[in-house]
Amino acid sequence: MHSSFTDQCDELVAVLQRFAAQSAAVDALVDRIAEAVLAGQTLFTCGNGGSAADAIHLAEELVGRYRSDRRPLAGICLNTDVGALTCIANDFGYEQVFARQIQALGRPGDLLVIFSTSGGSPNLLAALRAARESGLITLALLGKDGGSARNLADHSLVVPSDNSARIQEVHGLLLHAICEELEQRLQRAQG
Ligand SMILES: O=C(CO)[C@@H](O)[C@H](O)[C@H](O)[C@H](O)COP(=O)(O)O
Ligand SMILES: [Zn+2]
Repeated sequence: MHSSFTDQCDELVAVLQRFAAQSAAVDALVDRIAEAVLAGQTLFTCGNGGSAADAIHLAEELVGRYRSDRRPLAGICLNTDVGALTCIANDFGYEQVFARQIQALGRPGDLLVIFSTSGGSPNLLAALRAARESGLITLALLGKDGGSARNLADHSLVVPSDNSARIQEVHGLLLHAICEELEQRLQRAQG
């Protein structure tokens, strides 16, 4: 059943009001990311479909900018290397497209942020496992019941909705909250 734009806005407001109860967990996740990235670690991101766009969005705002003029930060999205993606999918299977890149590029203390509305996409679960085995910090931005990813990641946030669109809209807010914290810490350090 397709709802009107007003209904969709009302639905998003209701989801955000429910999600506000997790503000302490949001602060803890943002803090863990900011601490590692500003210490020089690399933040890797990945997702499928619309969540791939979120993964691209977060990584580019570290390397490029969010709002302020500051030094570039290390962000790499695992959705963008079409050579690696097609080779791995073709030769090892789509489930390995992110995990194999993590095994090749990730270093202990780096971070992996996955975006998933279900928490059940096999290639993201494989990426979380590979990241853990490589000593990375794992963080999952999820929805619905969080799926298997919820307990696989070191830090998980589950947007309280079964609607993928509303989940992704809140993921967009979260990725900007991460960037906001990074840039505020850099500005404070610059005095
Ligand atoms: O953007 C949307 C839905 O809003 C879709 O493209 C959605 O991302 C795709 O169906 C994904 O394959 C769903 O994967 P996941 O979020 O469950 O990990
Ligand atoms: Zn979408």
